[in-house]
Amino acid sequence: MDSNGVDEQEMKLVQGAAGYVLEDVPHLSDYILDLPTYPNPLQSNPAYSVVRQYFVDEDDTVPQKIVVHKDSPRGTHFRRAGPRQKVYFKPADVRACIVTCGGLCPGLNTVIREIVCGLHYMYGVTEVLGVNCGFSGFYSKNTVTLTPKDVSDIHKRGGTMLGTSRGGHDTSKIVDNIQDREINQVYIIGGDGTQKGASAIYKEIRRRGLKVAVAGIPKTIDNDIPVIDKSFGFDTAVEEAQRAINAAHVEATSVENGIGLVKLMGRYSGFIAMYATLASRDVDCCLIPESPFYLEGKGGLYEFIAKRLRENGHMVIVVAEGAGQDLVAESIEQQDASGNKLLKDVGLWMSLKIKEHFAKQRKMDITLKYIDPTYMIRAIPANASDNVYSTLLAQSAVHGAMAGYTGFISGLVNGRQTYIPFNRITEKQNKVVITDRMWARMLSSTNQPSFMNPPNGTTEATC
Ligand SMILES: Nc1ncnc2c1ncn2[C@@H]1O[C@H](COP(=O)(O)OP(=O)(O)OP(=O)(O)O)[C@@H](O)[C@H]1O
Ligand SMILES: O=P(O)(O)OC[C@H]1O[C@](O)(CO)[C@@H](O)[C@@H]1O
Ligand SMILES: [Mg+2]
Repeated sequence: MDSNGVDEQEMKLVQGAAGYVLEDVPHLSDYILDLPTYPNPLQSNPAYSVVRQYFVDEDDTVPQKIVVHKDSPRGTHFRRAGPRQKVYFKPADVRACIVTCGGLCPGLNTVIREIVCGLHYMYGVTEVLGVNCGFSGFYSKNTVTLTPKDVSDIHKRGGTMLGTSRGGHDTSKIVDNIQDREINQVYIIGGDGTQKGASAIYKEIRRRGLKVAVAGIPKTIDNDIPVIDKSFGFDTAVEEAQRAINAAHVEATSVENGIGLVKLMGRYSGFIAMYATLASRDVDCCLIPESPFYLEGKGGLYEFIAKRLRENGHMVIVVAEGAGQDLVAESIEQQDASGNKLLKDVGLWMSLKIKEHFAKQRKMDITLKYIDPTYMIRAIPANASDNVYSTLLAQSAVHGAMAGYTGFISGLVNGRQTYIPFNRITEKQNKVVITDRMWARMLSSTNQPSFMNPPNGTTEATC
């Protein structure tokens, strides 16, 4: 550990001129000496051998910050993903496994498919195992064999063909199992919690000195993983959310003083709500965990609803599930199996409060329809662009593991495929920054109140 309590094993920094820093990912050769290398089989693959400069140069890196000033330091860079001239595994010796953990997300099956097909068709690897039902499946379930034929059309289905779970991460039992099954490449698909688990597995594997590459593929429809441009499945979820918003709009416009209220996923981050609102243009108010709001008094939600209804005769409100949690009165805080806070139903609560408020006021008769498409936006197959994105992430992970990298996730940074060390994506969550331009664009599209000045005594929701 260094003086900041950061595990040095996780920090592989390379400094260069003009403030250049490479936050590199670990490599099997960092802790196993004299590993043999082999020519990359892609050299003789007809599909790839025609591509000029198909192999990624060892020195290629991708900057995290692309907007720079004349004299500003070049800053953090990540290793560029892609196939290397040399690989650290003989294809016939590879025994890979894939596991999916956490909540569902469009594209999970595509990632599974493309890891299997990438290993098989690009590298000639034939032994790929599927671990059923998340981390606990390593020690409590039998594995399944995955061939290109088994996965050929799974990308057309939502969910994960392997099953998933929360909780049940037991590092030693998992690594014992990896050792017992002679697995030497582990592909772990999941969100922030999963990648913390993946990092623990990598560290234990390294402690035991095993030649096992651990690669993470970040997944979460909430888009709450930092550093990467966005997570796969996010676009599909935003697109599906449009259907709920459209329905809310149709319901609201078909009656006098109609209100359509839609609750969307987003536990700590309101990206889905914000992008769905921006895409739709039918939304009058978007509430997210990062932006506190209040109901009563001047500048509050009730006042705004009354104003919009007087102006337009209808309105649509989108609320992210993690918004306003402090307002929803309930004393017992509960957690799921992974230790994530279980949220109170802010949508249901808001619909009751709004109805109650206008009934009490007796100035305006409203009709409110509450639509909760929560699971519908994540239990669907990926759209075309998420399918392509998931494919590239999976292929990059395969190239990285074959090249001997380990303890990394494959992620898109400024439009380029990269390898990012686990600690960079698990140390904090990505959130909507309400002082950034995107939130300002959203506010200017809805013209909603900023909720910046709650009257004294008003409860403000903070998250
Ligand atoms: N700090 C941690 N250390 C080790 N394992 C963890 C940690 N946090 C979570 N996990 C494990 O990771 C798995 C998934 O975690 P979690 O349920 O939080 O979902 P997630 O990966 O964050 O995905 P989602 O975006 O759906 O929340 C669980 O099996 C859990 O036990
Ligand atoms: O799958 P569960 O346990 O119902 O959890 C739902 C949570 O998972 C997510 O879909 C992803 O983290 C959140 O948006 C949501 O709060
Ligand atoms: Mg999570």
